[in-house]
Amino acid sequence: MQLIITKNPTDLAKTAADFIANRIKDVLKKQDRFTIALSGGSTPKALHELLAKSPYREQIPWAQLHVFWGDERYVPIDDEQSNAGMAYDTLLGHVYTPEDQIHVWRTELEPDAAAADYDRVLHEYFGEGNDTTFDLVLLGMGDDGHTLSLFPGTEVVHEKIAWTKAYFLTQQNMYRLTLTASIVNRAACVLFLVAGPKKAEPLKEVLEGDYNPDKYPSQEIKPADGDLVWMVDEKAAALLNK
Ligand SMILES: O=C1O[C@H](COP(=O)(O)O)[C@@H](O)[C@H](O)[C@H]1O
Repeated sequence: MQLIITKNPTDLAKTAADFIANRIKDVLKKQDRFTIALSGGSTPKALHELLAKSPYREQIPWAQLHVFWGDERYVPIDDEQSNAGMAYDTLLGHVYTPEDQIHVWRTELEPDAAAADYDRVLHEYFGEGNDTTFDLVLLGMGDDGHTLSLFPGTEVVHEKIAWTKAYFLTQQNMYRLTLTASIVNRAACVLFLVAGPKKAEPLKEVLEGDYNPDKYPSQEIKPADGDLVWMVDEKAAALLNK
């Protein structure tokens, strides 16, 4: 595991943008497509806005990207809570990635059908027996230690077989659609982006506390053969034994 601490959220976005641009460049020397899973919430917005601008807008071969999402809120894409909607507003609406290479969770279907549909798309895309999945998964971490839509105290945290799940998240009174640790841990690289003082306590527990994924689901993310990078700002890192 690599821990990178940046001064503030602006530096975090810049460091992450450079990391992603370099990773895409390196991977595309060996293959002709780059598969990324985006995260939602508030933290990636600054990163997206940076990637949509010069020099990243010109440097990154956007037409070779294939885009998925790690999780989604069960709302229409034009709802302000939609993770895909946020990514279109801040990034995908400003770069040229062909629409048929962008795979949104189909929230117009019933929740279980939407999860089954995403599972089918992922299995068709990666093919059976392919041990490595995404080239890069971007993740965030909530104030409660959740990542993806793996929330504390939910069964989905322990899912070891299925790649996708839909379930009703009582504390938010909404359905969530999520990839599971089972597929994310097959990625070639997982990059967590974490910023702000509210993340300091859960970050300390996730990285330095006892193993307790029911309380801190982010602990379940440990790529089997891939790289795991935690990129955090100083406020989030404040309690760590650095
Ligand atoms: O609900 C969600 O929250 C997490 C963390 O979001 P942040 O606002 O604290 O950055 C996010 O990673 C996830 O994709 C999203 O659905």
